[in-house]
Amino acid sequence: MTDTQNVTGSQGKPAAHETKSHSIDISSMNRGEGSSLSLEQETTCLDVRNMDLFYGEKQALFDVNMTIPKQRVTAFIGPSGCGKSTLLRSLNRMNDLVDGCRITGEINMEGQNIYQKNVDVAELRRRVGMVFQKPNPFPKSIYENVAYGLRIQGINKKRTLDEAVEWALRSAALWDEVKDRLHESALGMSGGQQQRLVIARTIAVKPEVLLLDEPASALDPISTLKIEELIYELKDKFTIAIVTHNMQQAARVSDYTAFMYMGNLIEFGNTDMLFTNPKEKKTEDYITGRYG
Ligand SMILES: Nc1ncnc2c1ncn2[C@@H]1O[C@H](COP(=O)(O)OP(=O)(O)OP(=O)(O)O)[C@@H](O)[C@H]1O
Repeated sequence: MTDTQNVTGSQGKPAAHETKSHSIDISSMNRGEGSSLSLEQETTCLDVRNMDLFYGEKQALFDVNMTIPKQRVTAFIGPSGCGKSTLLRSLNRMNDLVDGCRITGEINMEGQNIYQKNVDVAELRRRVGMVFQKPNPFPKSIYENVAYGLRIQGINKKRTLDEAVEWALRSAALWDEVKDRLHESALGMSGGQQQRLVIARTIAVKPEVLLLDEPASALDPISTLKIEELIYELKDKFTIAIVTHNMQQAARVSDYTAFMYMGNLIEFGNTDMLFTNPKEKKTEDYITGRYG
């Protein structure tokens, strides 16, 4: 049986909760191993060590330490502005694109600090793909959207592309809906289909990690459900980190949850445990809706 990992240095404190007035119903979750999962038994995919992040003078992340376990879903939750997206974007150096953004500390992937000077950032972003809140298909056909990353890699052989496009669309649970209109514009698809297409485009280049920044927040409830089901399917093949405003969604889709507050990682651990037995008062206050 695992416990949540207290990341604020107050291990040994009694659990923050005394009452059980939590607003998150986890009874309907069906995530397989559930509360039996333990970080200590996982293989580490990304290892964040002593990370501070500054936007100019303003510090947005404070001494973050956490491991993202391989082939699991890790959710980042917390109130608006707490640094969820900032932390997610630092996992594939997306923040390099922000003027004045500076990071200290390390993020290690397979033993290499991704912030080392000699790292090929384009290759890093292939290995650690990202999907944003608003679906952003290219104004191209469905097929060409998915083939895009492969063509950039110099792959142009029709048969190879056909196979890769079909694999990616099947993996993104979209093949049956689009197989007869692969050469039509992606812009004619519904929002939910567009988001699954963007996921197909991202996984077509076989990344190891998928970063999802509120991937369903612009979608209707049915499309949201499809994305959640897809996340569940994809974790067999990829390590997934997801930012979500929606605690129910975090509880439904993730194996591990990180709760952030004002740039600090307050608590990180097994999702069931964090939602039912949070160690930190701040976590309990957030999940019971006292702020946020
Ligand atoms: N490009 C930027 N330049 C300057 N400050 C930024 C930038 N992006 C984010 N910030 C600041 O960093 C802090 C963390 O922002 P971030 O977007 O990571 O939070 P978040 O938890 O993802 O918020 P939300 O849930 O509202 O998306 C905030 O104070 C925000 O104003």
